Amino acid sequence: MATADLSYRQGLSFTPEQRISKNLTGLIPHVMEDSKKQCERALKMIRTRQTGIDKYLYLSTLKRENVDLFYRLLIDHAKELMPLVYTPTIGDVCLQYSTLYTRPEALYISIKQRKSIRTILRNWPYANPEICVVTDGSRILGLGDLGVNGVGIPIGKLALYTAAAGIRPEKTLPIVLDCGTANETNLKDPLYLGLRAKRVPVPEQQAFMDEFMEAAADVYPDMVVQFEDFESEKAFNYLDRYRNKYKCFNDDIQGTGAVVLAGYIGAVNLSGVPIEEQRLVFMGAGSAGVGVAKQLVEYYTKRGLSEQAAKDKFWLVDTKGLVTKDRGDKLADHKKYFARTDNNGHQFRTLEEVIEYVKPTALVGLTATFGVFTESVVRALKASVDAGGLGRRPILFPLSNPLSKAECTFEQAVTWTDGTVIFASGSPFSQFTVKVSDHAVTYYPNQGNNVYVFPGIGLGAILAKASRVTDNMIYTSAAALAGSLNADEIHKGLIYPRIERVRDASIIVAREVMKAARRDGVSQLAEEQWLEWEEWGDLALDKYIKARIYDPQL
Ligand SMILES: NC(=O)C1=CN([C@@H]2O[C@H](COP(=O)(O)OP(=O)(O)OC[C@H]3O[C@@H](n4cnc5c(N)ncnc54)[C@H](OP(=O)(O)O)[C@@H]3O)[C@@H](O)[C@H]2O)C=CC1
Ligand SMILES: CC(=O)C(=O)O
Ligand SMILES: [Mg+2]
Repeated sequence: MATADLSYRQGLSFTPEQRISKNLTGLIPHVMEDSKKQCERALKMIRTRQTGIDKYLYLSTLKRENVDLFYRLLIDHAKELMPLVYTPTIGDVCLQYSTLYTRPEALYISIKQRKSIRTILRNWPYANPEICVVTDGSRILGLGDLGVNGVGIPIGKLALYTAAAGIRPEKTLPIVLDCGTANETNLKDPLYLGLRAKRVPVPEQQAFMDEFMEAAADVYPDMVVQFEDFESEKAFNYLDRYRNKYKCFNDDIQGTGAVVLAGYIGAVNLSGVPIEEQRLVFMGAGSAGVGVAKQLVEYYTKRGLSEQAAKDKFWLVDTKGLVTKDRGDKLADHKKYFARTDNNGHQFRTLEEVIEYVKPTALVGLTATFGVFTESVVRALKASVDAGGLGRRPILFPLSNPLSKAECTFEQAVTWTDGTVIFASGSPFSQFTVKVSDHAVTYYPNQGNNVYVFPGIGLGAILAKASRVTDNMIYTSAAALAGSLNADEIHKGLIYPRIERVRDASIIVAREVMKAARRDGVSQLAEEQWLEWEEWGDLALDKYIKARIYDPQL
């Protein structure tokens, strides 16, 4: 099982006295090293591995053998290492999981074991998990249905709960629910680790999910559950079905909604286009696209717009073109809210046609399709923004993961907009430097990924002892993130904090989420505690949070 021998977690930093008292003399090399030196060795190892997968495998072993060193490294070198334990590398890990598997790191619960869910949950070797990320593998990043091989996502997301929000590693619980898979490659792979069967019909998956949620709340009543990478129809259905019954939220709908709202607030400030004049085209109308658009509608309504006026700012596009009421196909339930009625019977099939019709100021990509923001699309976006006046800047968010699914690259976005773009992508791109006559201009991308909010939402819900995760808690996470940039980040024209500061941002998000839980009456913390914080203010609450989070010392 995932039980590293915790007696080794100090690596080479044990004092001579500890070595004697723990009977470690001779079991570890004689040298005594501080964490800096041990991190240096690990970094050298990582940097000399050739492929992302090799680096991931080394890190994964380190996590098991010396969990404190692993998290020290991940926290202190987030920019370099997060892409290895999360997107984009984790996408490759999931694709190859059948061959990469060496040991269990999660709970694997198949629909055939539905009578034993409670026993399986109790088999988890660490007591009282506080946060669970669960997937059924049906839509892993933009890679489709990977079945149990999608387990890399809960594992990766939970590593970020620890690195970015300080939830203790042994309090995290990754789970994959195996209902079969539609993935033919996996079904034909003799090494595939899941049920070798087609995904069971949706009603059976739902019944299994009902049983899982009931069992999880029964066995671990204090645990917050994050739904991750469920195919869109199920994602919306499960969120609706369980949000008022259990402490849970959906990261792809709500977390992504919050993170993009935060980035949008910053982007509008930089764009030179007043918020009232913004017109947004969304390419992609799945759980992420609709989730984000709804979160932005809420923002507009909170600023005083009617719901209809707010909704009218959004044009959603899917594989059939602009989503309209009279398109002639049966719209999935989650698309109906945004279906346009002002198209006068005309159907717009391509993104170029939609841009020509809408004249957008912002273009958001959540399609899981590489390259759909072509040069002509991006130039058309820029032209429509330029037409509004000098100095205006287009907002372009190709948010799909991993990098192989990004709607365009950062370099393309900069080049096709003559450097005016305000850019955020789901997976990280490198900064881009252009030589202009005798000097160089460097452009900085943003990573618009829900990693900036889900750790803080989970931490806030846990520390507030929230009985539910409310809409206000999610909305507040966005506002808190938008306000978390420091002077240097603002000066650089960024719209998110640098990824190295994700932990600072998570504490701010968690604090505001806690306060929102209290305002919504779902915090079960003692009233005296809240009154004390009210008296002493945010600093006192921050101190409370910081005292409770894991910060590995070697
Ligand atoms: N940056 C971040 O933090 C996050 C990023 N994501 C990413 O968002 C992506 C989408 O996720 P999700 O919404 O759950 O996925 P879905 O598969 O549910 O939705 C994809 C949507 O894109 C549309 N689409 C696909 N290809 C095209 C195309 N060529 N032209 C127009 N529309 C197209 C689909 O149309 P149709 O409905 O007709 O099939 C569908 O509406 C994934 O890559 C995921 O990694 C998700 C969450 C967070
Ligand atoms: C980031 C994320 O949650 C996704 O791509 O699905
Ligand atoms: Mg996801």
